[in-house]
Amino acid sequence: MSGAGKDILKVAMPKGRIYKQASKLFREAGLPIPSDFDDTRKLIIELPEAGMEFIMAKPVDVPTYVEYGVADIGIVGKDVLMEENKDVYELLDLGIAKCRMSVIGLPDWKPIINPRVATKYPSVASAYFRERGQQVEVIKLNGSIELAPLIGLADRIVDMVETGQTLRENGLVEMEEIFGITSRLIANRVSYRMKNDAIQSLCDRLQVTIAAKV
Ligand SMILES: Nc1ncnc2c1ncn2[C@@H]1O[C@H](COP(=O)(O)OP(=O)(O)OP(=O)(O)O)[C@@H](O)[C@H]1O
Ligand SMILES: O=P(O)(O)OC[C@H]1O[C@H](OP(=O)(O)OP(=O)(O)O)[C@H](O)[C@@H]1O
Repeated sequence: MSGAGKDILKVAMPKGRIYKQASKLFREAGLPIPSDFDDTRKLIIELPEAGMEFIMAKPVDVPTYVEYGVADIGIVGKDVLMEENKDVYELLDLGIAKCRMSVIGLPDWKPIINPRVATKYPSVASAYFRERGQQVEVIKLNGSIELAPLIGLADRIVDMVETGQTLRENGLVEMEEIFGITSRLIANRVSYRMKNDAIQSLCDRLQVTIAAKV
């Protein structure tokens, strides 16, 4: 399926952490997202004056909406992009919602055979250990990942670190950074061709705004 509706650009916008920073960036780029949208429970927000429509999505679902073309473009963390591995174009590093994906454990952790690794990112974690020739058992969790080594569910975890506060407060240490994370602008492959002018013009405005910050 391709991005429907020739004129309106449909944008999959993640709720939560990224929304705050992405809406700020869009406003700085001159795209009029009214501030009363920040607390709304509405899931589809039309901005006809900007020729845009925002689909308010759970962050992990953004690449799916874009791959299927129900959104022409979307904003998503590199972490989700790596994990979901969808067929989309990655257009622009927005430089927002910075954090990193790391291997984490208790300070007295010792290597064992076939350790258990808990994570929200099973695909990223499996690839990381496979590339190192280390056999591990990956356990998928959906949140509070730091609990796993504390209660004996896993020997290590693969999770996000931003300020390091969660690690400090739970007596855990970052053992290795896997990759740095920022949010990216992604596009549906068909929409990128069919709505190239609108997408390119948005990219240009965002790029200028991002460059002015550096
Ligand atoms: N400290 C952080 N922890 C987790 N993600 C972060 C952090 N800082 C920035 N991010 C980025 O924000 C994105 C979305 O995080 P957010 O917590 O809003 O979504 P979520 O984990 O899917 O939440 P929920 O499951 O509650 O909807 C992540 O995919 C990541 O790219
Ligand atoms: O380094 P910090 O600034 O402490 O941030 C990292 C923490 O934030 C995220 O959890 P989140 O708040 O999304 O909650 P969750 O455990 O429910 O996923 C992430 O999974 C870490 O636990």
